[in-house]
Amino acid sequence: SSSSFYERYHSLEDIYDWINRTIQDSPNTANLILIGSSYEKRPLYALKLSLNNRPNKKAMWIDCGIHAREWIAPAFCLWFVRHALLHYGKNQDITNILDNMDVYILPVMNPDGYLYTWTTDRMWRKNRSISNSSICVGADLNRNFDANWCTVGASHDPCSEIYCGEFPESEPESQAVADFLRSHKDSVQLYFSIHSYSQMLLFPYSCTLDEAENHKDLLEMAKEAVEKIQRYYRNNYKYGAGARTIYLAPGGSDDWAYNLGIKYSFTFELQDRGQYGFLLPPFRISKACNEALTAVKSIALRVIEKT
Ligand SMILES: NCCCCC[C@@H](C[SeH])C(=O)O
Ligand SMILES: [Zn+2]
Ligand SMILES: [Zn+2]
Repeated sequence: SSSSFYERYHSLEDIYDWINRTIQDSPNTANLILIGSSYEKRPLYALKLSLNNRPNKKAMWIDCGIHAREWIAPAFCLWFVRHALLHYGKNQDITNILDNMDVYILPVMNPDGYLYTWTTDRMWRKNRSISNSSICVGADLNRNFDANWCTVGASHDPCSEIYCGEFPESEPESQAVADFLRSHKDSVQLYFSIHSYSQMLLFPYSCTLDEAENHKDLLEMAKEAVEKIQRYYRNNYKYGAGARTIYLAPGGSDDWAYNLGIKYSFTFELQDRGQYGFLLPPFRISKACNEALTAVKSIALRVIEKT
């Protein structure tokens, strides 16, 4: 049954096949967007979910798989798409969201790295770009965006797990996402970057200890989302501005999107808190994804109310 498909992790090839099946099964509502290609020239496919043709609708963006080893993230992107297409018109919350917002979803932002975790090193985090100055491979795509680039919390060392790249947007994957968001910044008003693990809902800033201008708003929205996860799933998530809640992390996609003007910007660290870590077993996928879905819907509904 389809639920078993969504309660398993899938290879890069299977995810590409799933993307093609999804747009074939829902031609009017799911559209394929090629936003660029990876360092090793794999396609960066995003799906656009548009459930009605109401003119100049706003939109939300969800990227998964920026960090290769965080397999629960792509699993969530697939889970979200299936929930949206299956429950639109039935579940009130997702119907309300999709009536008001289009959704851009990038299931695997770092396909080269994701494949590498399936074939070679399960614990790989970065992309697979070759630097001309080192034998070490890969940049941390979540330190490669132009937001206080390569300050405290990132490294200029190509061998570091938090290597910021040669310059901001030096990596094709982060450049593709930045280009897309720049050209859609008037419609995209909500940004999510999905990661694991540690069960946290984070918002700007992570690149400085300064507070975002709508900090109170973001805090309130994150608090409400985390309370819903607690109420429905009895699971605890931390929440707050990234710099104080997890660590200083400059060059992040969420801070950059926020500074672009996407004032509702979140990074989600999904399950768990360290028992399995990045190796979250398949039997935990459904609860992890339902918890994340609850939070994403809660925040999206609030954004619709406020705008
Ligand atoms: N944009 C930085 C948000 C906070 C850090 C998130 C984690 C996810 Se693994 C990181 O990129 O180190
Ligand atoms: Zn991550
Ligand atoms: Zn993480």
